[in-house]
Amino acid sequence: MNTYTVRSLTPDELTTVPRLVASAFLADYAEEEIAAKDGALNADSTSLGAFVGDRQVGAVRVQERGVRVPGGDLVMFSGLTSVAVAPDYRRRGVLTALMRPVLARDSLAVSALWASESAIYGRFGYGVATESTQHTLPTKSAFRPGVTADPSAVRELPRDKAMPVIKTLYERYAEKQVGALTRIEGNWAYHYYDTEATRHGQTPYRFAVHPDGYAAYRGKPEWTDNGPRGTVHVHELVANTPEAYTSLWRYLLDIDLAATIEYEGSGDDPLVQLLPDTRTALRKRFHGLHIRLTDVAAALPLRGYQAPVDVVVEVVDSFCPWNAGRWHLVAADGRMTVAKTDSAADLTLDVRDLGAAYMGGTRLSTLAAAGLIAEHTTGAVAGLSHAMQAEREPACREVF
Ligand SMILES: CC(=O)SCCNC(=O)CCNC(=O)[C@H](O)C(C)(C)COP(=O)(O)OP(=O)(O)OC[C@H]1O[C@@H](n2cnc3c(N)ncnc32)[C@H](O)[C@@H]1OP(=O)(O)O
Repeated sequence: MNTYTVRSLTPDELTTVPRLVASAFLADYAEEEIAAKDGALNADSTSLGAFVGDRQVGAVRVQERGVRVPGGDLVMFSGLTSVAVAPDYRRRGVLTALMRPVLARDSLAVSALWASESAIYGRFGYGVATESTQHTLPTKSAFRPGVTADPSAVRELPRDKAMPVIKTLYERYAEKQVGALTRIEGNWAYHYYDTEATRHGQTPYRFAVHPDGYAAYRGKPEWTDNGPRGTVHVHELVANTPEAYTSLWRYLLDIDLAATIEYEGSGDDPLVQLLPDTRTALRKRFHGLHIRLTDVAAALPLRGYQAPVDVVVEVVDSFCPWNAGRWHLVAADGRMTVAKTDSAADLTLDVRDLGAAYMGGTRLSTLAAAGLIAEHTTGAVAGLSHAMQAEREPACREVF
């Protein structure tokens, strides 16, 4: 059994993290990209290393960020990134050793991450809380009758002119959109990091801006015997009104010399609803933000609830044992109180499944249908599942 010293990294040691990350991720990052990633971590971020003697064999970086939750509040969470273990120390408990202080009792009540592989984090109590949908569809598709759009309200702006405008538009969006993250300057720089190496033969980002939304996209020209068959790859589309949404899509669908649009939207992105034949858009769903309730009693009251509920839940949590046990959850007027109880449980679930349901996208009923939640009182799962659901699926479109 290996034991590791886990501690905060000194500024000198921080400079070695990118090498560790590159070796773990089978990658070779440019200095510039490393600097962009570093810049996304604000002054409050922490970086932990796992050591064997002097050798650093693992790292994790934790940045505090905010996410909009059901009910409209902003919840601050610990965002994990750059999790890396030296290839010659994999599967020897390094990540487990790093996760102990990261998920300590006194940390923020909610932790979140984007996983390289979903299979890694369930054991640490993370559930898949948002999903994204990859769309591939032909350009020039007409809209179904009744959809109005005004693409003449869309203007292409150069990056320097577009950035301040889209930041303001995004702030408006993130005020309301469940799943949207707060962004500091460094997050913007990283999300829009744009060099030859990251373009894969596509153009730099282009910015189509509407008074109430924007689309950032790249183009990839292709010439065939049958004529132009280019691709438009939409990096981010933000719309604060239905008119902005339809107008931006009309604009993107009509771009000349392109045959295909690729776009990763939210789980229930309304794009296909615009089309007369929804099958023309092929859709694939992928996992998104993973959520872990580090402190169940503190985390559940931070969000809103769409229906009243009064239920005793037995939580199973082997990694953060202070969460384990029976909790009396009472939601009324949109808010929830949580108290420890000795009463019999109405249902039993793993903490990862509460994390999955936290953003209102994943239904507890779906998890129960997979046999993952034990119901002891008929209707208890349906009641809590309904109360936790959000009006729409959460949309988290920024990988950090
Ligand atoms: C938020 C992010 O940054 S996501 C990025 C994560 N990093 C990467 O994918 C880079 C490449 N991989 C790595 O650096 C490492 O292999 C890590 C971080 C994924 C895992 O680190 P390790 O030190 O090997 O994990 P550790 O030994 O603590 O494993 C703990 C348990 O998780 C399991 N596990 C670890 N990695 C995986 C995986 N990729 N898939 C499935 N199970 C896994 C182990 O089998 C072990 O299970 P057990 O307790 O039943 O024996």
